[in-house]
Amino acid sequence: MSRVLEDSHFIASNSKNVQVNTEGCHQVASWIQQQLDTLGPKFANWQDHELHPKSQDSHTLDWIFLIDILNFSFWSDADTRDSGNHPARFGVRYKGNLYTGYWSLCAAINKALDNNIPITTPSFYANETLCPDDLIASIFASDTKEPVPLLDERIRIMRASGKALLKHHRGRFVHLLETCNHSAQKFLELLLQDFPDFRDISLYKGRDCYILKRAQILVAETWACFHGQSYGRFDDIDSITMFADYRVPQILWQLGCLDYSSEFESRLRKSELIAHNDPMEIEMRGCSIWAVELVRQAANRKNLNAIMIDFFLWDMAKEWQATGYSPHQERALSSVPSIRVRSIYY
Ligand SMILES: Nc1nc2c(c(CN[C@H]3C=C[C@H](O)[C@@H]3O)cn2[C@@H]2O[C@H](COP(=O)(O)O)[C@@H](O)[C@H]2O)c(=O)[nH]1
Repeated sequence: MSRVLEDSHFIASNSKNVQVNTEGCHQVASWIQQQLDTLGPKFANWQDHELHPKSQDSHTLDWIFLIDILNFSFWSDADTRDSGNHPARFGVRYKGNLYTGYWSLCAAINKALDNNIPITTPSFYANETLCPDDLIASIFASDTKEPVPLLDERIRIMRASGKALLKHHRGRFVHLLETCNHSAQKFLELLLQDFPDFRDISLYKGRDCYILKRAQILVAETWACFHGQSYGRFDDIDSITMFADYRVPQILWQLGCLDYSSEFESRLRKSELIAHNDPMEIEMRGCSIWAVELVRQAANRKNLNAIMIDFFLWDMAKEWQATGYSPHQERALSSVPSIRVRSIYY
């Protein structure tokens, strides 16, 4: 069992305000299998998304690396009901569409590349002279009222991560990959060793619990983009868990895989700002990882790993957010927004 999975089991076994609902996980496992049978290869296919790169080369690797060092905290201060479409919410206009959330990040990077700014090149974004702060600020310029959240942190992380790639891996993500010998766990070890901003670890009841959301999604997007071949080949890919962001835990609760204490639920209903490493936040993240593991075990299906389940649930959560659909009305997203923690980790 991977360190993340062990720690998620520890959290789930000690959790007070979030409970994994085993029956709910079994029901979701059957539902996901029906979806897999219906959708087939379309199921959670990474490349299907219009903003995801289609070419399978080292430039796409640089794109994925940059996306996943910045893949955090897009929720809107103004959008307290988590509708996803609040007019003020930070958004990036690209090719006629206004993109928000995770997609605003992809749109901003793609727009910069279209304007011949080599923003995915580590030696460029590591360099304050070649790539000044105000150039990065212009790349993340908002087309709505709200600015991009945590811009200063994003700039800091780009400099630090770019410099770390130059120092330890000859300036390219592809060289980091070549060092890990097709092992996802070795890859995670290298990331934690050389890139401090991936150290998504929370102290819970005296134990350092590894959550590693962005480090694991970096493995997963590389694997998904290359269909598990070439740069995307990881012989232990099934050891990667669900990614504890603020979107998938929400749909897991909606689907009945998680149950919240009335105290935690009322904090969410009030759109309360919650501090990173609040015990309830750690319990929500750890129980989400463990719940997806139970779904995976119950489905017990070849080629259905936690990554595929996560991607599918994330896309489904975005669809339900847009349409306002909820399987159980009392658990509609509009009534219980996603957790509001400002963090560079998710
Ligand atoms: N667990 C999990 N978290 C994910 C993703 C993705 C995007 N994945 C794409 C790639 C393949 C999939 O098929 C998706 O199309 C973003 N996030 C996280 O969500 C948050 C943004 O939410 P919102 O503000 O509503 O856009 C933020 O923490 C971000 O880091 C995922 O897949 N899983």
